[in-house]
Amino acid sequence: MKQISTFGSSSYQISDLQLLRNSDDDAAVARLLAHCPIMLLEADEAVTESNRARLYILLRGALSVASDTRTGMADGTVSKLLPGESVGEQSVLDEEANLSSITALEQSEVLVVEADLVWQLIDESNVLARNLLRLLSFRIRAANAQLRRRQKLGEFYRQLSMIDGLTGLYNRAWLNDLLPTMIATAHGSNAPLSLIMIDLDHFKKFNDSHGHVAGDEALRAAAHVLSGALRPTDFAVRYGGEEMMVLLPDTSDKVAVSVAERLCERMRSAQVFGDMRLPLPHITASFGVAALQAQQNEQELIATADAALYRAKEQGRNRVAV
Ligand SMILES: Nc1nc2c(ncn2[C@@H]2O[C@H](COP(=O)(O)OP(=O)(O)OP(=O)(O)O)[C@@H](O)[C@H]2O)c(=O)[nH]1
Repeated sequence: MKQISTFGSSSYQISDLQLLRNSDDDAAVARLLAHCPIMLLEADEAVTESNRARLYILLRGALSVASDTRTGMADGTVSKLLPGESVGEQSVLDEEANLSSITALEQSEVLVVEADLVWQLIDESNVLARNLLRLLSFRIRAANAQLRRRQKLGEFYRQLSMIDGLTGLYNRAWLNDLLPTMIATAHGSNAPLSLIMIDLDHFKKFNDSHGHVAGDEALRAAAHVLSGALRPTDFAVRYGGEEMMVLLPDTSDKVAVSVAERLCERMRSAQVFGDMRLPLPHITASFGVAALQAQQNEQELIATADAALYRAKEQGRNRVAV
């Protein structure tokens, strides 16, 4: 980056500088800028000392401005600066280091205005203060919009990470996140909460006989039975392997048993399709039902449902136990 002239000895006009456009007295502003250096940057050359609190106004060419490269907080945002536009205003105003890294995209000419001169210009010319306010408010709006987009994207990925890829049911991470809250809500409002633990029967044999791919298909069919038979306020979770769980807020154990009976019946008649869409033998599942008791926490509730499931297996599978 080398100095090729000053603003006063160049042919550039105040009207070429966006921040100073529409000034009442261009001549006075030009006088103040007269000694400011104009630097030449070759393509790919970076602005040296760009962290200093200075205003850089692009006169010719194009610059790339990458955000926060020095703090390790770079978020990959790179903007392109075109002639007339500037960078560094914020660091001049808050007297903090400029955290953007500035590189020429092609041969470019840049006017460098030191911070104290920018303050002098603000004192002398209302137009700079007005244009600066407008520019900063535009940037704040753009930054807010970007933040909102990122928050939405973050929420999308958070939700995605809570869904089981094979079955589309909620996964264990979701359960760990939500069950304690659901239990606290139920305790707090004295409302019932029931949980059904579900395990496919002889699933190892199913896999061994028909293959793992058909086994996956069976898991999907089982998940479809659950999600298709529940109210919108109920939740179906893949607890792990071939174990699933249904959470029924505001539901007593009596009603939960009838829901489990319905699910058991539907599971029995669900179709599982294998290769060439040929139907495979039906699957069955065992169901353990538990209702939240006073003072019970999530581990205790799950353990109670697990014990009931164990009884359903013991009693011959393909059934509901409490
Ligand atoms: N295809 C497939 N199989 C799975 C998946 N997760 C777990 N399994 C299988 O599920 C089977 C569970 O077997 P076991 O725990 O022995 O139980 P089971 O054969 O169902 O017997 P019971 O529960 O006593 O009726 C194992 O063979 C696992 O490999 C999966 O994502 N896909």
